[in-house]
Amino acid sequence: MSIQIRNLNKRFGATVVCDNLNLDIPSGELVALLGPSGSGKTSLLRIIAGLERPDSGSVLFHGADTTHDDVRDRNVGFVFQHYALFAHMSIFENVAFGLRVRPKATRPSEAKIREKVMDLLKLVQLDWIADRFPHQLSGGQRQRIALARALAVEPKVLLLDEPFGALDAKVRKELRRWLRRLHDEVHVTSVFVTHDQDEAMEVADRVVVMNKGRIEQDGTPDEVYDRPATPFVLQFLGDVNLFHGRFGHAPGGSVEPGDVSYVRPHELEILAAPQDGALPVTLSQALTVGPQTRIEFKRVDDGSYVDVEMPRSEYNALRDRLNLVTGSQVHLLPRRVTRFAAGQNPVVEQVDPAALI
Ligand SMILES: Nc1ncnc2c1ncn2[C@@H]1O[C@H](COP(=O)(O)OP(=O)(O)OP(=O)(O)O)[C@@H](O)[C@H]1O
Repeated sequence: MSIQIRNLNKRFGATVVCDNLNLDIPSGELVALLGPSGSGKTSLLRIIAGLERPDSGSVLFHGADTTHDDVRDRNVGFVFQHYALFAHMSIFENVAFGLRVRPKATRPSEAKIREKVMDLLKLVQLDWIADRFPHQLSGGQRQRIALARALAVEPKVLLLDEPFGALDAKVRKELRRWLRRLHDEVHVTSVFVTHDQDEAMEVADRVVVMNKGRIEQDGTPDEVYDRPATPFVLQFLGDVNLFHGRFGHAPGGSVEPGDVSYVRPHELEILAAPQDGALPVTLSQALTVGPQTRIEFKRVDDGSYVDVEMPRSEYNALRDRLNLVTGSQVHLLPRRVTRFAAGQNPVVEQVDPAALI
């Protein structure tokens, strides 16, 4: 079931939460709505679900306008961050619930319900706890059951709102991989809301980056990361250093007022000697966390800070080779620069590695 969003507008008082949104979600895709708190992700999801009415615009399911359909007629499945399971029902009964409440005419037989529920519990790898009650499960297990329950009614669309938001970092990581594998098996068109860029990049086929009720960019994880359409997208998808004007081996042309160059910390080379396009800096501090070292440098020209990141072993070798200590002067040369010229589309400048030797 594909989803089309057309000229969708929604505001709460003075707050615009959907600002003329247009979006196409192909059938069977797993799409992440990614953005900071208050960017309108949940509102868009609730409008797709039919839990909220837009002020104008439409939501189409496979070309059919559902904007005014009741939530019960849309056949969507939900998983919310705090969508608690029914505490007084066993896990089996929680998953069976959506099938049992169907009108008699469409309700499956008891044998069919049992078969379906056990299949779903196997799918979420929790068939061994069918007889337990929700309070006997961990948070991660409860969310897997919530997902099995949502899938029981064979929804045309699955909507997930920060499904792993309440779980600790390690369980979150496990569950997002698990969700990806699950989606590869069931292929139901799924939209999930997250403010965590790693989660979006790792799980989704496509990432929709939202900001202030607008879609800043919509693309595959690689597209939004490698070719960010706006400075907002670039900054939201990871740490980045900002340089006013041009930086690096930019091909000719004059610097326009408002030109801004961005370089990610792992895209900077540390050189002992000055080189054309390199920036003189002094070493301020180096911090190692796990396998990565983050080195903070201070610019000689204006005293502002620039971050560089590299594998710990690489940094240790470089430090020994160049005798780096706090205050040492070196030069930073970008391997890759994303430049946003004032009022124009972004330009990505990839530096020829040969130029770095
Ligand atoms: N029912 C409502 N009444 C009034 N304002 C609302 C309502 N729902 C949402 N808002 C406001 O709309 C804005 C967008 O909210 P929304 O929940 O869609 O954003 P979000 O990107 O999902 O944020 P979060 O990650 O914090 O949930 C927020 O400023 C919020 O306070």
